Amino acid sequence: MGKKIPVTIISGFLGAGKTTLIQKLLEECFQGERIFLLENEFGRVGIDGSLLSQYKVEMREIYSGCICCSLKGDFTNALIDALDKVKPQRILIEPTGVGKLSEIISVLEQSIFQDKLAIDQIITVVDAQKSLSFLKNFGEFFKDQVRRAKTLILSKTQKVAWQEVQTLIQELRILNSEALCVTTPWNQLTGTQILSKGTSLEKYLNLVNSPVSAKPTFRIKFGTQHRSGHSGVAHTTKEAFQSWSWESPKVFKEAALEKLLSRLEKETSFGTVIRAKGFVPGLNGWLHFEYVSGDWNISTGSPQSIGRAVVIGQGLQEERLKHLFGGAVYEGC
Ligand SMILES: Nc1nc2c(ncn2[C@@H]2O[C@H](COP(=O)(O)OP(=O)(O)OP(=O)(O)O)[C@@H](O)[C@H]2O)c(=O)[nH]1
Repeated sequence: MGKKIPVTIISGFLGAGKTTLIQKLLEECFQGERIFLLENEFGRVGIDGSLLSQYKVEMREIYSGCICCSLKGDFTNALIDALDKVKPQRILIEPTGVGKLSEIISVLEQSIFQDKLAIDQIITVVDAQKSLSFLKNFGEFFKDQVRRAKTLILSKTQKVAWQEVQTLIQELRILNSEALCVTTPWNQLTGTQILSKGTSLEKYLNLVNSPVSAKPTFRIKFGTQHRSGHSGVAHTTKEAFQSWSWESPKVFKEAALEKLLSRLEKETSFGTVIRAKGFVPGLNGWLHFEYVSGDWNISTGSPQSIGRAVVIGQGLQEERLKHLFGGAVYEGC
């Protein structure tokens, strides 16, 4: 029997910072290893794949429609295929933000992988800025991701007051009292330190690892939508997310893209937009935008074959979004 291939799962809710963390790990760790990266996008157009394509990894993107119905088969087949063709020395998995970590773990625990794969690290990236609100409103996915993690890595801690981080940690500890919890801004850590599983890390990091027994200070409220059997919809019994994907050669002035993103933030007529990301051609090169629940930024992007975007949220108004982005040649879930 050969050595089992280590698998690292990097989960986290929409926009938490999974792709950013993977970029850091690929830059700083795994030198000389043959890596297979399995990306699960919720939507029909791949944005993360473009961001990660500059790294020396074998990558496969799964565009999951309905997560709870199709994920298991797609993931299983992608892993079997990679074991056969890529023969990786390490596997990294980035599930979609509206994926359940427990479902990914159950895929890896199937008997067909028993002698081949070993789960090495289960990380959940937690957005320090948005997670208290995500926990209240989208608890079903979020809580599952936190409960099953071995390491909770808080992102964006530099953007919030320490008291807010402390409150978040107390809520996380109610869900998972065992996981290592990292609050240090990532630029102060190396990728190897982040992947380290315990004591060596604790020596010099700002870790919060003591269980908290307090009760939650607020009630968890779930949404009520349920749409089923529809591509582009992730559903459980209580929560529903939709994705709207868009492709177009339309050229944007940066100011027009700024206006578009600020309308997503300020207007409610597009539905509840939680996440949007994409690449569009600008007047002087490509623009890359990221939108997470009201916060957005635009940066220089690498050239793409065509402009594309994905919008994720609840109750999305597709006609309104189509009108907002304009000039769509392909759009739909
Ligand atoms: N300031 C700051 N920004 C961050 C940090 N981590 C991620 N971001 C930003 O948050 C946005 C979303 O980050 P991603 O890495 O794409 O998040 P993701 O979890 O892969 O998002 P999904 O595509 O929804 O799965 C980007 O604009 C990142 O630059 C962090 O630690 N600090």
